[in-house]
Amino acid sequence: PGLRVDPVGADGPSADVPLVPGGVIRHKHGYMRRYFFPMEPVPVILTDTNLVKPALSWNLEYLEKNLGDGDFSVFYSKDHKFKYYDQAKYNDKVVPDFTPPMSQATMKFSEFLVKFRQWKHGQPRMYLQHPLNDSVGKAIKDDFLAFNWKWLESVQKEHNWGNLSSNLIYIGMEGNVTPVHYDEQENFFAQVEGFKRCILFPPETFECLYPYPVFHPHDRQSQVDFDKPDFESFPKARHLRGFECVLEPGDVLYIPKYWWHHVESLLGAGHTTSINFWYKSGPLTQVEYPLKPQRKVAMIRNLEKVVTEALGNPFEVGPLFEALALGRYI
Ligand SMILES: CC[C@@H](CC(=O)C(=O)O)C(=O)O
Ligand SMILES: [Zn+2]
Repeated sequence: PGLRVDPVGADGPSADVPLVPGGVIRHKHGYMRRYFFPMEPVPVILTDTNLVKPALSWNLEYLEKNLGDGDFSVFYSKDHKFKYYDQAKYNDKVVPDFTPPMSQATMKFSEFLVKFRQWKHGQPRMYLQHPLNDSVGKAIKDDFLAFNWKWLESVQKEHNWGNLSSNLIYIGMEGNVTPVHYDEQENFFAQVEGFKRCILFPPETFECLYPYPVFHPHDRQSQVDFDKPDFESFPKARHLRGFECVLEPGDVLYIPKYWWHHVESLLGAGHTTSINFWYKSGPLTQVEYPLKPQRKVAMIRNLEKVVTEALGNPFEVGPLFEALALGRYI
């Protein structure tokens, strides 16, 4: 009951696909969760950059041997969603009913691996997410130095990006989901092991994805739950249309700054390992008209910050904008 699986192909659903409320769609490498909106293929996946070619040998055994003795940040979630929240914005006066949707622990990689391998259905899911830093062993350092930095630096220069701010390594369980959100940095997302589905929406989808207020711990995250959409509260979510792809080891996806993205590790396809490359944007060029959607999102964010600051109370922001706009601009 509740499991709707498209028995694509003679073999149909494999018994090991856990109960997925919304149903799943068969993919050649596993299963993808079914959502309510139409999608078309992401037009470009970079398959020949060799960006992280040395990391294609980073299976869990190699990582255990070579990642070193540093501490790693591991997130736990009671369901399949790992919805990011900013601990620094977590203020019980401002958002009294906020409950962090996931917990975080710090542990050595070997400890993570034991827990990761012992995991049973029904236990909190795990997702290791940590910056690659100089605590890693020599072999990882050598691999890292052998990434295709020449190509990356040529792109960075051509597009006048700022500095590389961080590389995070992500090791997730099959079926893990990072709900739809945007980041304020340019991102080259490299798939190392396993299969990850990425669903992208352009920045102007802001109106259909209803991000939380900037002061909220879930700033930059959408309020629309793809598993249980609330069309009463978020009616424009009905107009969502996504671009999707399934990344294979060696693939690189460019996720432009302010582009919304939902990321999931395919069900029935084993764990996933990814590395991202976040770049700060370059110096602001003079403003071009008509304004690009990214510029409008940046403007909305600045307005929210200024008005929230000036009012001293985030709950007065809505009424103020209503007074400003209703009957006058709308
Ligand atoms: C945890 C982050 C997410 C990727 C992502 O959101 C990014 O690289 O910006 C993923 O791989 O699940
Ligand atoms: Zn992201």
